[in-house]
Amino acid sequence: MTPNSHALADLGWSADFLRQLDTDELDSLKPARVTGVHRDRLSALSESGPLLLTLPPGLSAGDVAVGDWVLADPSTDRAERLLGRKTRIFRRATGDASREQLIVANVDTVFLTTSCTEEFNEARLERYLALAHAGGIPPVFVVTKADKTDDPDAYLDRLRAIAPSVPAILLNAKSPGAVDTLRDWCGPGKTVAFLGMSGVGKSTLASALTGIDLETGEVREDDMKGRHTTTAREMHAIPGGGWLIDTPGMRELRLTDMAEGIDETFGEITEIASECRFRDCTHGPEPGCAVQAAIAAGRVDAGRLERWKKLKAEDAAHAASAAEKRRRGKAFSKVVKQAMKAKRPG
Ligand SMILES: Nc1nc2c(ncn2[C@@H]2O[C@H](COP(=O)(O)OP(=O)(O)OP(=O)(O)O)[C@@H](O)[C@H]2O)c(=O)[nH]1
Ligand SMILES: [Zn+2]
Repeated sequence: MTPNSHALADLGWSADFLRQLDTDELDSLKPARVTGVHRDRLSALSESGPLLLTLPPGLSAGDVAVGDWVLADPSTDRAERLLGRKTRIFRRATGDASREQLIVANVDTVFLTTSCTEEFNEARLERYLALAHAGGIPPVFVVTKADKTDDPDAYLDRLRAIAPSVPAILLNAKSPGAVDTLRDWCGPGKTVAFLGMSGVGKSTLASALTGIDLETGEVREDDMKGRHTTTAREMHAIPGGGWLIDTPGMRELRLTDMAEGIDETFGEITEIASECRFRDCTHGPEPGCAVQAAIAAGRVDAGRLERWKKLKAEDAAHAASAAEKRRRGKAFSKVVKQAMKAKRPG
């Protein structure tokens, strides 16, 4: 056993992945968790230690994310197959809203991180929630800088108003032991990630959790020969078990990247809206609007309705532009085909 060897379950392997394998694969291939995606290679961890693999046939680097599971052929160091994901974080690909750009895979809990400062913003947190819901990842709110306000509970109240069933942890990221409250979601085989604006304390918490200075990105581990090897640069082991994924992609996620997950994030409004008299109710001045009635009765927050409408409109605009692009693409390929036909002799 080298310090880099991990039992499969500790790496996050579970029945969800095992049941994707057929018997031949069980005998000949080795499951490995992707810890880094390079131009034409994948860094991965298997039961027997780190691997450097070529990409699965037919896939490019953009199709694989840190956290993914692949089946590797140990004799060729080739990733033969990418396994289906449990969860993922993705955004709309720039320039083509219909395509998903994968950021990370198989995260078990995402810590939506905000702070008891001006940075706290319901609209932004709702977008983060939508992103988590869209990718199937249970969210947990982490509210830092509790030491910077006289009334930290006010921030918890505001979170309860937007997502009453999402756990919320209030802490001072700089106080020793603060991260212990996050350890409930960590542990052997569990993968976590932080999402939040710059400066809210993600690095402070991540460093405390892993014992690694994540700002420098330096992860050095001794291999058997006493050499230093840089491994798992974007997937960090948490002492006591589990993994923290911290990729540049996570840090660069912009709010406009979010899609889907909106109805789940605004569950109380979506539910009430089904009772509106008109199916295409805009929840404005029309008669029989159940949402407006709920607002009047104090059961729904008017600000929430406005933010929901805005996200829906944005999502619709994205979808429309994606459809338009597809249509134009089709029209263009038709022109090309016709031109080719015209050129063909006979
Ligand atoms: N007082 C106080 N300061 C904090 C707390 N959390 C973070 N800070 C400070 O806020 C600054 C930003 O913290 P980081 O951990 O670098 O924030 P980040 O979210 O990783 O930011 P990026 O690296 O830009 O994404 C640092 O100076 C921290 O020491 C907290 O709970 N209380
Ligand atoms: Zn309505």
